Amino acid sequence: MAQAKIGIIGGSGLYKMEALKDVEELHIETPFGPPSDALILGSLEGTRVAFLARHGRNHHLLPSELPFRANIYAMKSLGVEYLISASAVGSLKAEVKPLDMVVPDQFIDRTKNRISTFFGDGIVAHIAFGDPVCLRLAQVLADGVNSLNLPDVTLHQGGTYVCMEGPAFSTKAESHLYRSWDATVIGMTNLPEAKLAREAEIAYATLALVTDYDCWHSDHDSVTVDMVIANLQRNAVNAQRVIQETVRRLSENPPTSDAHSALKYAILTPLDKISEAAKSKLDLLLCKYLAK
Ligand SMILES: CSC[C@H]1O[C@H](OP(=O)(O)O)[C@H](O)[C@@H]1O
Ligand SMILES: Nc1ncnc2[nH]cnc12
Repeated sequence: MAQAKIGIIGGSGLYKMEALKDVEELHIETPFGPPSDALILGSLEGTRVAFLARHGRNHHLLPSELPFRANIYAMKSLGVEYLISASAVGSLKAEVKPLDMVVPDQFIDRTKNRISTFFGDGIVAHIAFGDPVCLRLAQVLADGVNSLNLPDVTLHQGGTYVCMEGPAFSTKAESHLYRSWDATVIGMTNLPEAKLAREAEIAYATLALVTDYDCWHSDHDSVTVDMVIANLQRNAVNAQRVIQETVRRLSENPPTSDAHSALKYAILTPLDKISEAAKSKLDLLLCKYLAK
């Protein structure tokens, strides 16, 4: 039975949801190893949700070290259908200011060292990823932000998130290159997560919390961790209010999502040609198709 239909992954600065009630800590093992930390199951607005600190509660994992597959698999194993990511990002546009919020609708992949698929080892699948976030979930998130009228926060709905490898921040030449691509924000984590969520048929959207102007802006210092954390601490209270409001709206009116059937036409390997070992490793994702 589903334990939580809504999952939340908190990024840099958001290691805990203060408003969670009746909390249970779940240490989940997956075929891809352990997740970044225990999943925290709790009630928000009367709805059970699962929270995970992406880098661990003590922020001990680099973006390149994140167990993305285990994190998404663990969410799926709890029955999560909607996944909200909260992430610190640098701004690549003058009008997108530190402390603003962005709900991106596109990603550009500049990672080099990430495993961003559950498939392989005898099962081939190609999911559609033209719209890498669930636009319906993104709309609920944006409506949540707008309904709160947060002082001093401008919401930018839509925009492109560049996902870089890190951990070092970008060079100025890179930052200017991404600006020339008309990208909106930059971070190090969301793209593998979005791909794996889609493969797991979980609707995914991001609340991007702007902490800095990266290193391109002549009137602002180049990004440092101090700057990110100082601004994220200011953002964290607002982010939690937005997540709480989004959870309330989602539980009242859960949107349909194409993500929920993403594998329907994606698997190329005939199901009867998949080895038992591969099937059992991915049973959680494939069972609804294998049952036919
Ligand atoms: C601490 S600054 C860089 C770090 O912050 C962002 O993490 P997250 O997306 O988990 O909030 C960025 O992607 C980097 O991992
Ligand atoms: N400027 C930046 N580049 C990459 N990731 C970030 N996270 C927060 N700010 C960032």
